Amino acid sequence: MTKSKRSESSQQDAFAAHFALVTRYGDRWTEFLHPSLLAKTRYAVLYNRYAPSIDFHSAVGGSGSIERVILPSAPGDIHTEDIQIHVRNKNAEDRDAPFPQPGHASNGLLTHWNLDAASALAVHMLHIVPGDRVLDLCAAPGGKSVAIAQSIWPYLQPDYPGPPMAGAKKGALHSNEFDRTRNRRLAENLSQYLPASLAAFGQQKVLQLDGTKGAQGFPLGMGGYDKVLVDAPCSSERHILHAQAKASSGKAGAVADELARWSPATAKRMAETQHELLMTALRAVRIGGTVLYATCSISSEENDGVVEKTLAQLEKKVKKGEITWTAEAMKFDAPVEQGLEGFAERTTYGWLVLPDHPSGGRWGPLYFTKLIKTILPPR
Ligand SMILES: C[S@@+](CC[C@H](N)C(=O)[O-])C[C@H]1O[C@@H](n2cnc3c(N)ncnc32)[C@H](O)[C@@H]1O
Repeated sequence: MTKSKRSESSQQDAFAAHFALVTRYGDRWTEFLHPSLLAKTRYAVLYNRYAPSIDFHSAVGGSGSIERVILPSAPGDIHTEDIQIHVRNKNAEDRDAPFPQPGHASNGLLTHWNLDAASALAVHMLHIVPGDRVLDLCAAPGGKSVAIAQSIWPYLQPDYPGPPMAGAKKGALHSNEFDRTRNRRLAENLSQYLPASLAAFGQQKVLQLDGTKGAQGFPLGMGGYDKVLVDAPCSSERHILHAQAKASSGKAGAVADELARWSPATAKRMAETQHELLMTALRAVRIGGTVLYATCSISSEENDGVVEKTLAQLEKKVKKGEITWTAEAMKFDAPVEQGLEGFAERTTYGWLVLPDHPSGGRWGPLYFTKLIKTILPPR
């Protein structure tokens, strides 16, 4: 065995040992989780409702060939309809075949975005309503911003039944991305999915701020947002495993760099950044508003660990009299939680979608927690 092959395999052992032994997965890692993470990525398709549905159906192959994924909602909640996710029909020859690239609809906008259904589920749980002012703190390439936008301005959608809502709240979507190249891509993507009038009238903006440096730079950052999404940068273990598998199979240009760079300390470093991002989000949201914290990591340090640390930090600040507000992890209504069980498993503060879920959905990994910001009672 060459020296580099040897170090690659010891790195693989360290990775497996970490998730099987150090984290809570145990035997599940080897038997179910690791193989399911290595399996081919499964995509769903998000219909962009700013394009006519007829164009969407002709782009993805006709309404008979796909079926809606019903996202968990309380009975009677009309919000269920807002984010429309589809997968291939049960009878399709290859249920997992990737969807075609998005096409231009008759109004010039792109028809759909291919994504993991768990990403759409996380945005759905933020429960955005028409007229909300939303900050997407870590937004590139923009799939979740497009999903968020579906619920803010329904009356601008070509298939909206009825006249524009009289007196509708203006709403805002501020999508932030610190990395310059990714920021450019985000701006380009959003301009292809959302009506140009939204950017022209300043309701939809792309920002380039460091989300770890506080909320003051954001247009509504001093407690003015109704909802904030933190889809944080994370260890992306599934991505590491796929890159490594590609490199081991000798695919041209593929290198196992990402696995070589990984160590248990990666999660610790990431958790620090994630905590700062979550603090910014909580500062930016209004009292009574909600923050959804999400990662695609399987490491509890980057998931519940970050939420726990942030809640503890808030408690300290409250004790010192530095803040007059706090936050708490939210429970969903019982029927919603029941629906979530069809996709995800409960953790201490939130929910974790893993691809070995007994439903066979093969979505994720995606962790999310919803926090509500509350005012402290007067002393
Ligand atoms: C998980 S990705 C977001 C994916 C995106 N929400 C989507 O659905 O398309 C995390 C993003 O956060 C960005 N990021 C990392 N550090 C940041 C920071 N300090 N402030 C803002 N964005 C940051 C990364 O460049 C990356 O694009």
